[in-house]
Amino acid sequence: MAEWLVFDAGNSRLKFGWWDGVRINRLGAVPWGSRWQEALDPAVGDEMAPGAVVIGGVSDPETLSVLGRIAKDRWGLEPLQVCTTVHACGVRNPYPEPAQLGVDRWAAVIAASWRAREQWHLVVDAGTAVTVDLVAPDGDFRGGAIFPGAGVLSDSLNRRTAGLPHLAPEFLPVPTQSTPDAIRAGIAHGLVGAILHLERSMLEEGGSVPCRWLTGGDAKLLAGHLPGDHQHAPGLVLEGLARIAEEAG
Ligand SMILES: Nc1ncnc2c1ncn2[C@@H]1O[C@H](COP(=O)(O)OP(=O)(O)O)[C@@H](O)[C@H]1O
Ligand SMILES: CC(C)(COP(=O)(O)O)[C@@H](O)C(=O)NCCC(=O)O
Ligand SMILES: [K+]
Repeated sequence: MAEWLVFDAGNSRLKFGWWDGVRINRLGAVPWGSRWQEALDPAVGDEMAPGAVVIGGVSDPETLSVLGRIAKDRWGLEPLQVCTTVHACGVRNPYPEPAQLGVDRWAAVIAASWRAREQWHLVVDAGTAVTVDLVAPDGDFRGGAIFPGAGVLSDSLNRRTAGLPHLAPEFLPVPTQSTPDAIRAGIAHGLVGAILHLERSMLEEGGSVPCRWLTGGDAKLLAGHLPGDHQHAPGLVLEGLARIAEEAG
């Protein structure tokens, strides 16, 4: 099959990868901003024409429609737009208002469930927001939790205080003895603490030892500080979007 070009339009970055029917290959990302469209061309490359273009995302509708137009102009393809539904790929959406669930979360839990239908799964996506989601065997998605990601935490400290600087997270030893180190370490250790607490709390609901998946732009930052059984799966959302699009035919 001609590989499909799959886009995940997040709140911070436009991620993409090439779906060959089994896995996502050649992942890339461009940060949003005034020059994202110019950056997209060289990032995606022109070595091959996609068999289809799949778009899913939580960014604003205007951006999603611009991306759709690019797909049509560049590859002459009407993109397959993926939205959250009540059921897809054998997974049930527990939200009373199904469309309220972020399509990135929906796609990630579908990809996780597909990888091992008989297992429990915990899916951590560390992006602009961090999400932790629980899936029981046979696609019984139980829902999850949302909290601010590293960049949002630092932004809000900087904006809501009398001048704490905007800093990147860093796993410094705690306690720390300076403001910058207190912020860097507080965000890094705070994210891990929140993730571990949420996972522990969700597993109280039951579930033998789950598969733990870690994806998102901050996955690499966190990976070495979460228990070793978190499997880094950078293309998990893209994989789920591709599977949903395949099922929709
Ligand atoms: N090259 C990068 N550009 C921007 N953010 C990055 C990059 N690498 C890692 N990150 C981190 O990834 C986070 C965004 O993760 P991502 O999964 O792309 O977000 P989203 O899905 O919300 O768009 C940012 O908060 C930042 O900390
Ligand atoms: C929680 C999210 C903001 C995460 O998006 P991201 O950080 O990956 O850009 C996104 O999944 C979303 O907008 N969800 C809608 C609300 C919900 O899922 O309940
Ligand atoms: K995401």
